[in-house]
Amino acid sequence: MKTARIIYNPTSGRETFKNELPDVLIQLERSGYIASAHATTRAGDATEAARAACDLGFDLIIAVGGDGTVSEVLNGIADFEARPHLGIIPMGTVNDFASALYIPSDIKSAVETIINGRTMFVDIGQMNNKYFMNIAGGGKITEVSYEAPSKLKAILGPLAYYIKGIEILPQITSTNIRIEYDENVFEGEVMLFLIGLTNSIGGFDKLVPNAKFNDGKFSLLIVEDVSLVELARIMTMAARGEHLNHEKVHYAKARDIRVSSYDEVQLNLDGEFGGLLPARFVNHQQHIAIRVPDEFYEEHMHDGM
Ligand SMILES: Nc1ncnc2c1ncn2[C@@H]1O[C@H](COP(=O)(O)OP(=O)(O)OP(=O)(O)O)[C@@H](O)[C@H]1O
Repeated sequence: MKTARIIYNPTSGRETFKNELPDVLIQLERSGYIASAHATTRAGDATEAARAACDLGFDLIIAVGGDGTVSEVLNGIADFEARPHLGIIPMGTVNDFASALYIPSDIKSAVETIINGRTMFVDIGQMNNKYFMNIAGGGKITEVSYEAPSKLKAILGPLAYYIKGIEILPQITSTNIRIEYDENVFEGEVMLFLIGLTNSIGGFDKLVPNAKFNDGKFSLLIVEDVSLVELARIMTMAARGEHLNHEKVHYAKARDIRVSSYDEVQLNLDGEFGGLLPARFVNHQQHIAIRVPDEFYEEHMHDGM
């Protein structure tokens, strides 16, 4: 008999999951799982609940919420030798990670994917002692993503980032940064750097060309010091996936990245505040077994093999 632990954030998105929970439990039980659920009570609780589920030997953990909840669950399971498989029911305001994996937004279909979908081993990143599944970054501009108040995010979704972005425009300046990536070094004034595992980031879906989910490498993007007008142009180009042609944009693949600065630079990890530089980013190849739809698996199963 297989066991599944649902870890859900009752405050996530439109706060409707609680009403659907009985049906989800029934759907899982009918498919041969002994299923139970934990409602998170505060920030950090999903990490503890995921750790407890690992200790108890659950076969499957289902994270229900937005990127924040998935990230907390990931941080709970990543250190274990024997890790449960991960399923996601996207219920958040921002579900970039689930979108990147083509996980359906409808609850029933998401559960169906968890039960009958494929299992794919995907890479995750570690920054110092924290794990991330989607994106890490730094530079004044990335600070907007956690400054956008959640009310605003709930109403406007990803658009909230840009609105908030406009407000903080005057604060966007460059920072001097040193980035060692594998055997290479970049040093200079940058507007931002991003270290990505997928291509679905903050509403952009073409930020990283052909993101591979299991090749053991990060996509590193660096935007050098440019004027705000030029930065806006780069963002417009990024929406079309053409930003890599810009002479101030650098792109590379790397497994191990060290970033430092003489300035105080805040880091953003999967959309949340992630501490300050210096930091080391290590890619853990195919570390997490995750349930994905057939079409995602077919498209990506040859990657990194
Ligand atoms: N019971 C709770 N009350 C308040 N916050 C919680 C609770 N449970 C979890 N959280 C926190 O809510 C954060 C955001 O959750 P999540 O990403 O699932 O939803 P969201 O709707 O996309 O988020 P956001 O509030 O950022 O829009 C989580 O990172 C977690 O720390």
